[in-house]
Amino acid sequence: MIHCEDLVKIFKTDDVEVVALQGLNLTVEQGEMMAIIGNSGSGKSTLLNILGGLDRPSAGRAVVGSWNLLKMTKEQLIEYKRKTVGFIWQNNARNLVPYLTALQNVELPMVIGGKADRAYAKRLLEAVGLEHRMGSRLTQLSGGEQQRVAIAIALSNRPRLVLADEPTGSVDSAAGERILDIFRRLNREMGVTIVIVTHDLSVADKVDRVVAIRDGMTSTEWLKREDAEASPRENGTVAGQDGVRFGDRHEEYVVLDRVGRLQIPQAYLEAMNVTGKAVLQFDGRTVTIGPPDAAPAAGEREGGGDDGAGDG
Ligand SMILES: Nc1ncnc2c1ncn2[C@@H]1O[C@H](COP(=O)(O)OP(=O)(O)OP(=O)(O)O)[C@@H](O)[C@H]1O
Repeated sequence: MIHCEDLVKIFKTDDVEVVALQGLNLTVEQGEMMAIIGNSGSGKSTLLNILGGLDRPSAGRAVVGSWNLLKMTKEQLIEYKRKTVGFIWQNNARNLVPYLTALQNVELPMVIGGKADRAYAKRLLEAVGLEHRMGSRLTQLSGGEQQRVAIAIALSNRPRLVLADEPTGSVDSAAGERILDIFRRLNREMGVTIVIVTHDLSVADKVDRVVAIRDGMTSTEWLKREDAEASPRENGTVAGQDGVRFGDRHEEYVVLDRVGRLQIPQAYLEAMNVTGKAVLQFDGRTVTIGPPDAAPAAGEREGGGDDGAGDG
């Protein structure tokens, strides 16, 4: 569904250039529900805005379905945003018209797209648990309820991909959990691919996969274990590669790019006292990275073919 390769985004202001994405690789399968985490400024929103057609990449490859996001014309971009992708923000005021009812809000994008379908709008509001609030104006709804209207709106044009930027950021944890459960149901029942950008580590339990972005590149990935439902629940705790660990319910992987490059966490480099150069040793199965003084002296080497075993 989504394929990003060596994706670069550079923001240029008068005299500064900010490299927000520096060769990011990411593949998301059709029907997957996944989350992207990362520190502030790591490039999460930049990526989401590119995938949503709100911003253009500077270089690389970004394909969503049959759309090439680097080569689309303005007209194609409008069609892409209308038909393929739905967007949910933390601040749902961007999606909603306060003086319209919940139902009218969900119908609005359909009307704009030329295909009003009241029955489908009602079905969506039922799906997000708002069947009893369809006639309420937005100002009469709580933050969590408004966010659920925003989810229904994002689905109103039957997109194949939904992008959510901090969808649980402005609601309490019970409402947040409910929103994630709704995502999961829509994902399972409608087959919508869902990508969630978040700081909320509890999201990990609700998605198939979590990918961390560090300095504009994907660095670490956690896959939910198949038997996760059976093991005890743990929230994200500080540890692991990106300062995050999800306990026994997830397998953690470092992400390698197409040519074998990977990111080593700064904390590991500092602990090893490695700056510019490191020593790489390969025992036939495992690669070990260490400080230059860990290199075996020439005489100690035993003809093992570790030289040139890829770059780190
Ligand atoms: N329009 C812009 N002009 C210039 N720089 C920008 C622009 N948008 C983002 N940036 C810069 O790009 C980098 C990545 O920003 P981005 O908003 O994608 O990070 P983020 O991971 O979403 O952060 P947060 O979690 O705080 O929302 C930051 O250094 C940011 O200052």
